[in-house]
Amino acid sequence: MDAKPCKLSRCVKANVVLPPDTQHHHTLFGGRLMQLIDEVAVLSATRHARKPCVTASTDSVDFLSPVRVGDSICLVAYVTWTSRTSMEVFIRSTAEDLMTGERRIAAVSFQTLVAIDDNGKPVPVPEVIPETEEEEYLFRTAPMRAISRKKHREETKELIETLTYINTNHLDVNEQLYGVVTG
Ligand SMILES: CC(=O)SCCNC(=O)CCNC(=O)[C@H](O)C(C)(C)COP(=O)(O)OP(=O)(O)OC[C@H]1O[C@@H](n2cnc3c(N)ncnc32)[C@H](O)[C@@H]1OP(=O)(O)O
Repeated sequence: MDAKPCKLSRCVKANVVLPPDTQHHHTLFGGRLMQLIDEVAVLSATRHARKPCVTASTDSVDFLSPVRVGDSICLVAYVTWTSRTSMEVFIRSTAEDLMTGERRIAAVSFQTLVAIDDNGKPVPVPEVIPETEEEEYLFRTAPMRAISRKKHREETKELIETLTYINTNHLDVNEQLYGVVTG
């Protein structure tokens, strides 16, 4: 499978922030921005893999500045690094005051997407070839982020096992009344 340059997975998505996208502070909902991030990340990963892709994890989203109604929000995403079947996608979200042209980074995020076959089983993806300074920096630092993700995944597994054990063997009264009955 031939490696592909990051630019082949590059996706750009621009939206104007409308009132339904905002909360009572009249700024963009974090959840709405996360939806846009996920949409552009899946496009980017699919362009790279040319296979259906699913989000395995949202590794990090840092909300750096609020985005107001009437501003534009432009997301740029590309695959920065791959392992066997998973891809790290970097997404930069830039807000622009359309009246003044002032731009600021609203969020930066990393997502992990996995290419799958018709049965939902992970399938191998091509490697990436970084070309620009930014791509090379993100490519070089990706293995460290992958180690953190692996550690986080192991901690999540342990958490789930512990919670399953507690809920199976030591239900407290509230859980018996509400958690299990309603959950
Ligand atoms: C675009 C969307 O919104 S899709 C909807 C939301 N997403 C989903 O519903 C996905 C649900 N999850 C799944 O289908 C599965 O857990 C999958 C496909 C992500 C992984 O399947 P698994 O059977 O766990 O496969 P497996 O353990 O072999 O992992 C496959 C790869 O995913 C990576 N991976 C799996 N889970 C995670 C995770 N939580 N975080 C980061 N990477 C992960 C593994 O490291 C592995 O990478 P590699 O092959 O590059 O080394």
